Amino acid sequence: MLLGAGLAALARLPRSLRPASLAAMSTGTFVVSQPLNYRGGARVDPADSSGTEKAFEPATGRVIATFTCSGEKEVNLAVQDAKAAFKIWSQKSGMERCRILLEAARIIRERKDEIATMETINNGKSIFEARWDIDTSWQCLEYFAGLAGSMAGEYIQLPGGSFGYTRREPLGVCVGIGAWNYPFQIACWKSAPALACGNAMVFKPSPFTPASVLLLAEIYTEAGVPPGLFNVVQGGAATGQLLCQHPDVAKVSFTGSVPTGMKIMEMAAKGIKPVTLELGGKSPLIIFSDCDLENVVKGAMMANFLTQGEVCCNGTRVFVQREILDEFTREVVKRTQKIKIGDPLLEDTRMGPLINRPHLERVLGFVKLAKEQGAKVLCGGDVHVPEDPKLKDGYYMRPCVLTNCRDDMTCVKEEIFGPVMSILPFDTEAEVLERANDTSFGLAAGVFTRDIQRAHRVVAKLQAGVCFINNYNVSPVELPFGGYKKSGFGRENGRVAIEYYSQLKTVCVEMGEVESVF
Ligand SMILES: NC(=O)c1ccc[n+]([C@@H]2O[C@H](COP(=O)([O-])OP(=O)(O)OC[C@H]3O[C@@H](n4cnc5c(N)ncnc54)[C@H](O)[C@@H]3O)[C@@H](O)[C@H]2O)c1
Ligand SMILES: C[N+](C)(C)CCCC=O
Repeated sequence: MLLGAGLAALARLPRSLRPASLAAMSTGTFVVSQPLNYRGGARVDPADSSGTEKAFEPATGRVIATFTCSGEKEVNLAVQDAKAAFKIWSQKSGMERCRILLEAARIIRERKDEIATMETINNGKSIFEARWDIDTSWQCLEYFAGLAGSMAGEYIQLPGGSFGYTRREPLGVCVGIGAWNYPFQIACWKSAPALACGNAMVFKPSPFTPASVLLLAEIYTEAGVPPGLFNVVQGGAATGQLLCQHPDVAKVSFTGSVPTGMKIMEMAAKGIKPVTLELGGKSPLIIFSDCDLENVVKGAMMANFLTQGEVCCNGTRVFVQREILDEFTREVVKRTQKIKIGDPLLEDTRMGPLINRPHLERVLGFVKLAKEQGAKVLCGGDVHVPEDPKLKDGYYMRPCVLTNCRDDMTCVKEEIFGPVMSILPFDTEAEVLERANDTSFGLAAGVFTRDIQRAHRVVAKLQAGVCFINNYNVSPVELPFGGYKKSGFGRENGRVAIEYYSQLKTVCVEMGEVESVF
């Protein structure tokens, strides 16, 4: 748990005796005071080491944790514990699993503010947004709890009274590897369907955001999962590789960049392991001139500036029909300039710091290159220094709107993963569709129009796994989420996710005599 030094003693109290004020933590005061690995139902120090990492508070640039990356021995222990727990968990009925997952969802809901606060401290996103993330986390557990009780196979009648049936069975020990932008939510979106299907999971968060997933592990234990069912190992690429290559791991579910996704797939291929890949994007947002301008401006901001723009499905290529280009641009710039940047734990902050210094430099580098290639910066794109002196070493930038963009510019082609919107004019539907699809990514896309026929016609032709009509970046857990093309495959959320965390057994039953050719 992340705690201010003065609050560490409080944290050792049983949860029922802790004051509610523990959730009211403040920026600049917290340190990680407990082990960050989780195995056998408890926090543990890893059994070996493959190096150390530091985790930062992006708001202040302070180190909040120095932790050991797990080596082969620890990864082995985590997988073996998960295997043992799998034997118990996989034998439970769907309804039994449902009850435990519902209890875990209830505890997350009850501890929402505390979890959101930790997410904000370690990731930098505003507390306002972090609470949304925690909502989509417990909702995901509730949703898959519901499905756990209703998972069933088919009965198929065959000639002569014989019949067949199918059983949906778990895979075994699944590995989850997460990115740093939605640390708690990613862990829930992977573990909820995995556990609902009867699997065990070993989860490795990004070394940038190691903290909040420990709360999830503790919550699962408190809710009643067998010890070892959900384990956490910490580390970077080396630890991730050990997990992917482990012979007792049945499946890898990965969220992260395209280059790492390729490596994960290669490793999984050697063990013939199924993978789910949730990768990057460079999604188009198409705005037709018949749209509702007020909604479209709100939608474009949602598509670009959540979590400091560090969102895989962001609609950063904003195609605007020429008739409304000036009006849209004026309004979006006006509102972007009003975004309150600063201490992410303050209630009225809407944009916090980026994840770390190298990433801030990288994003600023994209803006510099955009200018060199002919784009015009209408606002932001530079470092922001908050007035509060304790934030002076944080990683803040002002959100940026670019015009004069062309499709061949780097800012339009590559995933920036920061608060940078590129505006691109267009004239016709056919033209914009061709340009929108001219990318190797295919995670998401958005269309704003009042013409419902056009909306559905355009969406049908968009090469993207998640399409929004007249909104953007909403994420109901009932809807599947995942990409086309290099943005990956497999789906999280929605009923279909069950298929990615289970396997189908066919049973053929003979009711007559065996007919043999021998
Ligand atoms: N599609 C989605 O749902 C989704 C969601 C969030 C983020 N993302 C993408 O994630 C990227 C940003 O996240 P990131 O910088 O953490 O990505 P990343 O690929 O650098 O790292 C992701 C995870 O993989 C681990 N890792 C790195 N190398 C590895 C290896 N060789 N073997 C095994 N594990 C390894 C990292 O430690 C981390 O936990 C962006 O491209 C973003 O679009 C996608
Ligand atoms: C919750 N969102 C905004 C849909 C983001 C999902 C994860 C992408 O990075």
